[in-house]
Amino acid sequence: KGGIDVSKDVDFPRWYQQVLTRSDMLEYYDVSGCYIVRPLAYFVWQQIQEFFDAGIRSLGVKNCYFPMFVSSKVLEREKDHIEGFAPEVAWVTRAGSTELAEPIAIRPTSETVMYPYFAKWIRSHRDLPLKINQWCSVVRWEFKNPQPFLRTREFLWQEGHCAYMTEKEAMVEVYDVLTLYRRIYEELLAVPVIEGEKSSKEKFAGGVATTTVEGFIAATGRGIQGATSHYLGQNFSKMFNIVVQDPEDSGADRPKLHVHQTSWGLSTRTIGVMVMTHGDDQGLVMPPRVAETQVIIIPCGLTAKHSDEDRRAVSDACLNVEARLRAVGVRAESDLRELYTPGQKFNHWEVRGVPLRVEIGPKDLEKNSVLTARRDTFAKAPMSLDGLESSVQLMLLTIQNDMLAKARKTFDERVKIVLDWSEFVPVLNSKCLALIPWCEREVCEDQIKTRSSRDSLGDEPEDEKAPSMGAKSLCLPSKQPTNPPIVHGETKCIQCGENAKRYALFGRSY
Ligand SMILES: O=C1CCCN[C@@H]1CCCn1cnc2cc(F)c(F)cc2c1=O
Ligand SMILES: [Mg+2]
Repeated sequence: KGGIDVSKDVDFPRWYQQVLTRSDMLEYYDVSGCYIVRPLAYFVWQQIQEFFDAGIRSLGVKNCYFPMFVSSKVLEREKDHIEGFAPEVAWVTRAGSTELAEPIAIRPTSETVMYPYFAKWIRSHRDLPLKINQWCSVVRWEFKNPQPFLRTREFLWQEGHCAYMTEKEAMVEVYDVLTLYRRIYEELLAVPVIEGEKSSKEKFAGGVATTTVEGFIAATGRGIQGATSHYLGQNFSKMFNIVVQDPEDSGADRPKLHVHQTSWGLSTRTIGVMVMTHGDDQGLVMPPRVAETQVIIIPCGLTAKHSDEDRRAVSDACLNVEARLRAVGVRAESDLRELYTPGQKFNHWEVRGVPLRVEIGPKDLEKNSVLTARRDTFAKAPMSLDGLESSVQLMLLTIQNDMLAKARKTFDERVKIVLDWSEFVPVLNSKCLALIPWCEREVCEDQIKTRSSRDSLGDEPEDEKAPSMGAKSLCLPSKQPTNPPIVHGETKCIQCGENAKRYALFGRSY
């Protein structure tokens, strides 16, 4: 298979499928909504795991593992937590030809699996704080059209679940984890995100407050939820009776205090966002931090007139450069395959997104230099073999920073402050997000969704399976615009005219 034969801005869904399959990141599978995560993509997930595990370890969180099966009586323990989600729950009803007495659910998330045991393990304030995380897969039988990595029926994620004595401690952790999520996107995946809070309509119904990092897919102009960190308050501890005796009160029948909880999750959706953000018409573009192969070394400039010792000299030089780079921790590979021309090798590694190519030929050896080619900008530059290690390391760092800067510039350009409703849908139609002075009322959010959908589609009904044309609130950004400022009591919500509280980021989304 060659490169990509469809342009990213001509047929984005087909482009995305080709990039993923022709870069060997992913393989389609015969169960709808399920995909095979191949080694190149799994390497990215492992880099994310290593970074996040180190981050949560420093927060005192420990990894563990709970069963994937949830009994129906436990899963349905709390109606309002599960009600809207029931259609997504997958059930095991028989083993072989034997019907199960009670159907068993496959976890869509693990609150109801874990929290009965939190109640058992947490008796005294000395058992607090309890901070655990698990890396696992979850199953949600979504009906919307599946999208590799972005919306799949099974996905890999981590889910953290913590219990504290006080709201204050819990809230500190909610934001500490949100920072780790932002750093995963920005420092590993070179993807800019906007931190903020979810609206009452968009937050996790079982919690008190949801914080989020929101991404942006420029190709479609849609926002995408990147990861979430919730403050659950005492909702679940009241539901599951997770209580401790008040340490301040030494009385006999000391009052029971419900613990304050958090939960937070990030999934393999991260990989899809990275591919969509950086990919181009030659294929995948990998940020060096998560690239399995950071540097590919290719022998060039050898023609029929060159002798065997010329060839050997070039091959040895490639292997020597590879060894020097590996010695300083750069993930370098030489491609000495005989049956492929340099051009075919260039395509092979370009579609796989290798950040930096090093070309070595007889002329280069004479000049004690090599030729480098960046995958992100295609810029070519000679590089001396003297001090090669630090030059390559600097080049990889520059690529990483430039990829983030370029994506952030695009994101910033596509966020428009909208102060009049008449501009709202035109801004969406120009593949942008709208930052609007907003009242934060749920009924107003419903109206915005309805009006923006109708203004986009006329009166024809929406296709339930396709991404909606209506706008939803993505978040209330932590960084609020100051120009123009929102003057409380004066600035009005652009949709309903009520007093605006904060700027809210609205847009079509995944
Ligand atoms: O978002 C997170 C972070 C990790 C731990 N869980 C929270 C809330 C998950 C919200 N959620 C999300 N999706 C669900 C799908 C279901 F089928 C279902 F039964 C329940 C849920 C559900 O509770
Ligand atoms: Mg969902």
